[in-house]
Amino acid sequence: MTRKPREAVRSLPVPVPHTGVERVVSVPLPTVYGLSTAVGYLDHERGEEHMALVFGPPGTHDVLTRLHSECLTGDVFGSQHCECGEQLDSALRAVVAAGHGVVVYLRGHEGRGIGLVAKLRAMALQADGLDTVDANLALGLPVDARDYGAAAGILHDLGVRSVRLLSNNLRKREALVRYGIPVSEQVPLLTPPCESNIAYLRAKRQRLGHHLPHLDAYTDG
Ligand SMILES: Nc1nc2c(ncn2[C@@H]2O[C@H](COP(=O)(O)OP(=O)(O)OP(=O)(O)O)[C@@H](O)[C@H]2O)c(=O)[nH]1
Ligand SMILES: [Zn+2]
Repeated sequence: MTRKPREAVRSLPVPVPHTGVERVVSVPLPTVYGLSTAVGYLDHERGEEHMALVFGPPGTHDVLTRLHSECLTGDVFGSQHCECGEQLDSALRAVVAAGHGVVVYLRGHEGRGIGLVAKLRAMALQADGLDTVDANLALGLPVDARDYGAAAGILHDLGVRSVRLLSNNLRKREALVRYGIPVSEQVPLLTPPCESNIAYLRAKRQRLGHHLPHLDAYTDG
C-alpha cells in the first residue's frame, strides 16, 4: 500500500469545523412549541455563550436548522423595527411541524455583531433617515460583524452533517459551507411586512442582498 506524504495530506482543502465551542449542559426544556432539549455551549475563542434548542433526535443529514442571531428587541419585546421575533416564531413552528430539527440561538450576534447598545444607536440614526447599512457605517462600525464558526461547531457537536437552512440570508449559507456544514437547501423564512419595518426590509434586500421576493407585492404608500 502506498501512503500519501504527510505534507500532501495536510494541504488538502478540507473545510475545518470550528472547534472552539464546548458543550457544557444539556437539559429537557418544555416550550409552548413542544418539548425540546436545550444545549448550552461556551465559545472559548470569542468568550460568548450560545444555546441550541433541539427537537426530536435531530438526525444527521438535511436537518431543518435555524441559525438565529440574537435580537433582544425583536425576540423578547416584539419590536417591529425588524422581523426577528416573527422569524424565530416561524422557525420554531417549522421545526416542530417537521418533527425534528435544531434552532441555534447565537448570542454575540446581537445587532449583526455590533452589540445591543450600538444597535440601538443605529436604530436612532434610522429614525433620523439613514438606512440600516449607513447607520452602522455612520457609527464607524462594520455592516455585519457576525461569524458562524461557533454555529458550525455546535451543529457538528450535535452530529448534524448537512442542513436545510431556514434563512433568507445567502451569506449565512456561504459561511456555514466554509465552516464545513453543507447546505442542501435554503428554506425561505418570509414574514409579512408592516408599516414600521417595510423600509428596513427593503434596505436589507437592496443593500444586504437578502432574498425577500415577497416585498414585490407591497407598494409604497
Ligand atoms: N446593526 C443593526 N442590527 C440590526 C438592526 N435590526 C436588526 N438587527 C440585528 O440583525 C440581526 C438579524 O440579522 P438580519 O440581517 O436581520 O437577518 P439574518 O439573520 O442575517 O437573516 P435571516 O436568516 O433571513 O433572518 C439580529 O442580530 C438583530 O439584532 C439594525 O437596524 N441595525
Ligand atoms: Zn431584530
